[in-house]
Amino acid sequence: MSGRTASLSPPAGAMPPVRHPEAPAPGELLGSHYDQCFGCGGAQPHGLHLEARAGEGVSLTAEFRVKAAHQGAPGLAHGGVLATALDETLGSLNWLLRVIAVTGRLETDFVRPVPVDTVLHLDAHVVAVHGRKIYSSATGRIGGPDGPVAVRATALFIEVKVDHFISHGRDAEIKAALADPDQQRVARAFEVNP
Ligand SMILES: CCCCCCCCCCCC(=O)SCCNC(=O)CCNC(=O)[C@H](O)C(C)(C)COP(=O)(O)OP(=O)(O)OC[C@H]1O[C@@H](n2cnc3c(N)ncnc32)[C@H](O)[C@@H]1OP(=O)(O)O
Repeated sequence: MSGRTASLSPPAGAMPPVRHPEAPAPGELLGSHYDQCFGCGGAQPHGLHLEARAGEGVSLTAEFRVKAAHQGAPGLAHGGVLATALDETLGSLNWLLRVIAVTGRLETDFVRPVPVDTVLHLDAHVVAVHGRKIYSSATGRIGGPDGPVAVRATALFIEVKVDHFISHGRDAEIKAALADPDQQRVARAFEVNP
């Protein structure tokens, strides 16, 4: 981490986030960025199947039902799975900016245990943007959208180009994604970002 700040607080000079003019309207489902994604992919049998909806500004809400396959302790969600749900929710915010970004840093507070079959109600917003760095924050509640807080996270996402995935991803999946019209549509939507 030499030369890097561990802080998740935006530095002086960071700007408020700007919602992309073509971002989905508040209440609209965002959809999955990749059908095999462990967080949001509908075709991923082991995944969380998290569904996110656009909110006002650069914010969103998301829901994820904890399944038996997500246990750590008996009957309780694994902390890493909850961190994944937070990561996915925070990552989805970048769609509202029309910026492709990957998680650089994620800090999670586990406030109360989350039993299997519970719906985790997440809300997230981008706090600020500084160059390629996107600072965001999320909260997960149980028992309803206004229920008690179970998890919280703050994160730093770093903007990348589509080439990031093409250079680093395994060939088979990259080739399949490049040949998939739905995936091409997602990539094109990012490319129109001014
Ligand atoms: C088609 C649609 C698909 C859409 C696909 C969307 C996928 C979303 C998936 C869900 C989210 C995930 O799981 S993403 C998967 C998990 N994350 C990853 O795999 C990322 C792995 N890490 C990397 O590839 C790299 O480290 C990067 C890209 C993050 C940064 O490398 P880089 O591009 O060379 O940039 P670099 O110069 O190092 O850093 C740029 C600035 O960010 C800061 N910075 C970078 N990393 C960190 C860090 N960990 N902690 C603090 N600060 C950091 C630097 O200090 C610098 O600040 P300054 O000097 O400018 O101030």
